[in-house]
Amino acid sequence: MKPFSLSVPASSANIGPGFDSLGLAVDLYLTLTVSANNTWGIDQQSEMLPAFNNYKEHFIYQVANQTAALYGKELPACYMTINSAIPLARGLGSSASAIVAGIELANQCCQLGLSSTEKLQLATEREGHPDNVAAALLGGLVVTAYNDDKSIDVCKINQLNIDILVFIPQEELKTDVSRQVLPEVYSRSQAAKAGSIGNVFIAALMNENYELAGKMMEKDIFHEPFRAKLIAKYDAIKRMAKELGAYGTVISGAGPTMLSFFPKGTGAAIKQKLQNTFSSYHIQQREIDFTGVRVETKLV
Ligand SMILES: Nc1ncnc2c1ncn2[C@@H]1O[C@H](COP(=O)(O)OP(=O)(O)OP(=O)(O)O)[C@@H](O)[C@H]1O
Ligand SMILES: N[C@@H](CCO)C(=O)O
Repeated sequence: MKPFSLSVPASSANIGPGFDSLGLAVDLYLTLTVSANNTWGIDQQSEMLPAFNNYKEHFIYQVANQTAALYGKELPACYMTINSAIPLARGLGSSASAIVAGIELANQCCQLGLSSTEKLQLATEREGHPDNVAAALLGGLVVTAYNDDKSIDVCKINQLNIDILVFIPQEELKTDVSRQVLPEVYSRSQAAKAGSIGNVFIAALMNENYELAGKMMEKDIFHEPFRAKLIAKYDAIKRMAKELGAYGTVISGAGPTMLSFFPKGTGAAIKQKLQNTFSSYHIQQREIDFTGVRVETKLV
């Protein structure tokens, strides 16, 4: 096996009304450098990554091992260096990036020749919904549907002329905890209204009508009203971002990170003003990653 490296972007799911459907890939990365070895070795170079005692406990190894086994293969022993700039349990798709990395690790090590569709299928089954994993795999803004037969339909939007700010707090919020506050059922009128808001949101983005898109972003009724109470400065961030010109501000994924869309070219100056007010948050301007997972075999 030739040495290789792979990188997987972070992602922000939902973007307001697209609960479990929309995902936006952003330029924070999980990276793995992998070479064949006599025994397994995992060297984590980021303090943000979760501790482990034995390689068999490592989440990425487990996903890779399970993927290889599904295709009747055994994962060969590797030495793997892992780095990450994606904060854990903050709503930036860290688990989705780790799952995509595990599947790609098995794909490369065992020469499985998996297609994007197969990778998306495997990753969605592991994550439970396709929004983050589709963005991590494909890049851009993905619009997905997870069908009753477990197949996934996906469209990728590559044209977004906006600046993006993310507000990352110190505190973690696990996705399973943040899903517990959501209703099990919605009435027909709520579901119809929520669906129509999502439809107008995507149509407005396609028309580059960002004012309308921003208005729709902030009208979600699937999850934001129930999760707002889990985020300390939810209302204050939305209000100030709007005053400074944001099209719209939403919870990123299951939270607690928030994400704003701003007119192109305005993000950098506005970021500083917001950072001064919300000093407990780490506010970053991020770019959209339009590529998704990357594999590089020409290592120096
Ligand atoms: N690189 C990684 N290596 C090992 N485990 C990871 C890695 N990244 C994430 N995880 C696991 O995933 C957990 C976080 O997943 P969770 O779904 O709660 O949040 P998230 O994916 O960061 O946010 P969201 O799904 O809202 O975007 C971590 O606590 C850790 O157990
Ligand atoms: N769509 C998911 C994203 C986080 O995994 C949620 O909002 O719970």
